[in-house]
Amino acid sequence: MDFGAITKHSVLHAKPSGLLFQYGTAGFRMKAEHLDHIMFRMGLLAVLRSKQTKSTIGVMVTASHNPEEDNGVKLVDPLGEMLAPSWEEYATCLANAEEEDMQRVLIDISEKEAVDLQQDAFVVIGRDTRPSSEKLSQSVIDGVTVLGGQFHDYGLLTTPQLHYMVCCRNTSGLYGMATIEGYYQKLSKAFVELTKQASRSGDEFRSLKVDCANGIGALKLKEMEHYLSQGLSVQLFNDGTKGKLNHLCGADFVKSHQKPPQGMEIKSNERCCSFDGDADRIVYYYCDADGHFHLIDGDKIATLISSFLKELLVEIGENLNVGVVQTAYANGNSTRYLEEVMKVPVYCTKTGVKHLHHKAQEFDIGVYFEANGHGTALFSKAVEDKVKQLAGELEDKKGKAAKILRNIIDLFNQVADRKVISTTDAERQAVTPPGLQEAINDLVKKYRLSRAFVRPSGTEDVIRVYAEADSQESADSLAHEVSLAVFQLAGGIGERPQPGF
Ligand SMILES: CC(=O)N[C@H]1[C@@H](OP(=O)(O)O)O[C@H](CO)[C@@H](O)[C@@H]1O
Ligand SMILES: [Mg+2]
Repeated sequence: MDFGAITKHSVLHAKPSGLLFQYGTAGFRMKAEHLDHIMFRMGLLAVLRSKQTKSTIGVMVTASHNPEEDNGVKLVDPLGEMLAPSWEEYATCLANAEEEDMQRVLIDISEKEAVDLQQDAFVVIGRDTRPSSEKLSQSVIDGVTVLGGQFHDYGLLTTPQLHYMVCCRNTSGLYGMATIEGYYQKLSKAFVELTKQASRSGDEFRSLKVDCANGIGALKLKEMEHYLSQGLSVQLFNDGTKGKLNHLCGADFVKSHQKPPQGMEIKSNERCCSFDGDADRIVYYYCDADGHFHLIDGDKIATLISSFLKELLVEIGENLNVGVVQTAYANGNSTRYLEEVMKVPVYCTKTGVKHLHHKAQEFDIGVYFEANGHGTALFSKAVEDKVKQLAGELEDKKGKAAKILRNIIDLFNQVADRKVISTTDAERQAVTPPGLQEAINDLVKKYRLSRAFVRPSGTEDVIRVYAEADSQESADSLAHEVSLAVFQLAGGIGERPQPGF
């Protein structure tokens, strides 16, 4: 390591004083103006991780669903999964190091992880459409180059696309071609074939309205549109030409407000969906003939996917172990339905795709979704090989089911992401401050079929309150009462929480 050069460049990316930084649920996130030094340092860290794993590492510059003024960065490990937890700690350490300690921290990481500094390093970089993203990704590149790493800057990409690129590069193209063209071809081929195989009468012309959250999803879907045209016609809304990123639109808005985004008119029974700011979440919805809004969120998507997969497996005659992974935010009814009706084992992990992904890898087929629309289905290598073999061997109905399953495997982009209040039991119980969990338990008893929990957000400076009950009014009222308990017992600042939001 050329410490002279590192110091020379590092002072150009000075750390603001008086702030603490933490690698959270999905990397670092905060106001874009505080992030320059973190980007530079994540460039350095990505090089060390690349040398250690002898693989390509990804760096994505985005703050996903956060407001346009924020930005963030997440590192992507060799198979497209989220950064390993021990390295998240190094990332936090490096982000908080004072200038004079940088050398020590870098040596420390290299020694602890036995990084061979002579090894070549390669880093791929992607970014979303935020105004601050281009400059911040240049700071990442500065960090990569000063440590002697090579890089490929893909420029504007969705988060799933960057994960895909990393996985392709580390599997010598086995997963697909590491180009944007390769991505569109692989996914659209599987999708178009699948729509032909699974078509039903009355379903000849599929169309979908897509709310792109005024983000990167719009640019990339425009590029992909014609690859899909044989199976689907898409109409884009909130494509970034006028509105502000994630403002009154996007998956997070639709999920948390349970209503359609602004800027999209919905006629009854039209199929609609929303992405978030980096297009790694999707939620579907429609309005029925009476104008009632229906959301197909991550819980419902997981249920539909796992039912469909189970039907196919029965058809093929294969008995595989299928599991569903959710978080505490999953609606209690979806968990009950999966366990009691579908007879699928359901597991609950902490919030954040990395936790769900990790658990889902334990099954032959692991389906995981956060209620907000992050998720995928993972197929073990053995299952993938077996399905490919059966699709070639079986005939008639069995053969058809195996071929459908083969396309599903290709369609799911499987390279997913791997303070005062502290929690336990997959974040469903608050441990501190004292008395908070007891207060929540007492409030929950007042409402039928209710659940509530609180946890500190890992992406925004807020405490998230979750409540469910047998009616919207009860859920709103429970949420308000729990917010008041948090405000009192966890040292709330500013105005007391008001009912509704
Ligand atoms: C309740 C909720 O939606 N939390 C989101 C949000 O995390 P928080 O730690 O809750 O801020 O952002 C994460 C990254 O996008 C996403 O994985 C997660 O599901
Ligand atoms: Mg996102």
